[in-house]
Amino acid sequence: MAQLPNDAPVLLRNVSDGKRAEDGRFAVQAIDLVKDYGHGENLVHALRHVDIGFERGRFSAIMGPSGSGKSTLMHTLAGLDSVTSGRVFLGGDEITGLKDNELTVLRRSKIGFIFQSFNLLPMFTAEQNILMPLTLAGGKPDREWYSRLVETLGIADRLKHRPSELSGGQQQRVAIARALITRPQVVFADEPTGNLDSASSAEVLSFLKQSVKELGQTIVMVTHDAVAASYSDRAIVFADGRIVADVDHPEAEQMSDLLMRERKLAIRDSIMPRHGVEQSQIGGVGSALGVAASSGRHAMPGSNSGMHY
Ligand SMILES: Nc1ncnc2c1ncn2[C@@H]1O[C@H](COP(=O)(O)OP(=O)(O)OP(=O)(O)O)[C@@H](O)[C@H]1O
Repeated sequence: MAQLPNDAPVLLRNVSDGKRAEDGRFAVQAIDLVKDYGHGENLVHALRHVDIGFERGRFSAIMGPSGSGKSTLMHTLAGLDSVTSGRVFLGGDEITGLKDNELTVLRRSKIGFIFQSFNLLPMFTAEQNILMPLTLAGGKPDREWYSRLVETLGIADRLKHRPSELSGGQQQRVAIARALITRPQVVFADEPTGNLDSASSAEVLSFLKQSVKELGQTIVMVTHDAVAASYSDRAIVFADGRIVADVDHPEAEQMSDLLMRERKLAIRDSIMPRHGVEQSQIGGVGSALGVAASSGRHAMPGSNSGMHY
């Protein structure tokens, strides 16, 4: 785990200490998760022994430089990608080792997804889009829950419209209702405000927050935006396949500083690879950048910076 500067306003929680079994507090949990891509010279360590649990009824954000492993974590937690080693629990059930068809069924009932590009079906109305997960699973809507969702999200008067007749913010609110209609164990939101202007972003983030506070949902959101992260109850920061910070009640400026620090470290790593080089030998570079350089987290043999700047 990273050592932060003494004045860093961050709460680090080392979730790897002693927590080796599924914990009922968590909607989704990863234990000692490793994900490698490729082989030999092309080997990429996307996740390096990650231990993390996302508590039920909380809004969590995942941040980190490009290529740090955020999407890989989300995909492995959702059973969309296989793991190299380690275990994933979803609502108390272990999903590692399940067959593809079992995972598909589980995802339909236990996971909701929200995407940057909304991913609504253009030929269907807002209502049909919202009900689609139930239609696919052959389930019946809980009308009370449906009404509560569309009221909370402020789209009750837009239900007969097709996506092309809705603004970006309205489309994303329809997508949120679709993600929540099955009352999933967890909703994964991948850059949900990436295609929205700042006013619509604020609206969508407020609705996500509301669906956690008022509807008791659990949301895990990947975002590059420190302001978006400030709407969450908890933000973790990823770097080079590891969690390097874990912040309760994050603030935008604080997250922006943390992200900037990790980007500097990642750039330093990309221009100065250190296969087999001890961290202490390169500490001077970190000091020059004004960042902590004592964690050793970037000093693993085979370290991959994965930068896309
Ligand atoms: N299918 C794949 N095959 C090979 N390498 C991959 C694959 N998917 C991801 N990677 C690599 O794994 C590392 C983590 O990627 P990941 O997409 O999880 O990062 P990220 O933090 O989500 O990045 P971004 O913010 O740019 O979306 C990167 O080095 C990436 O190049």
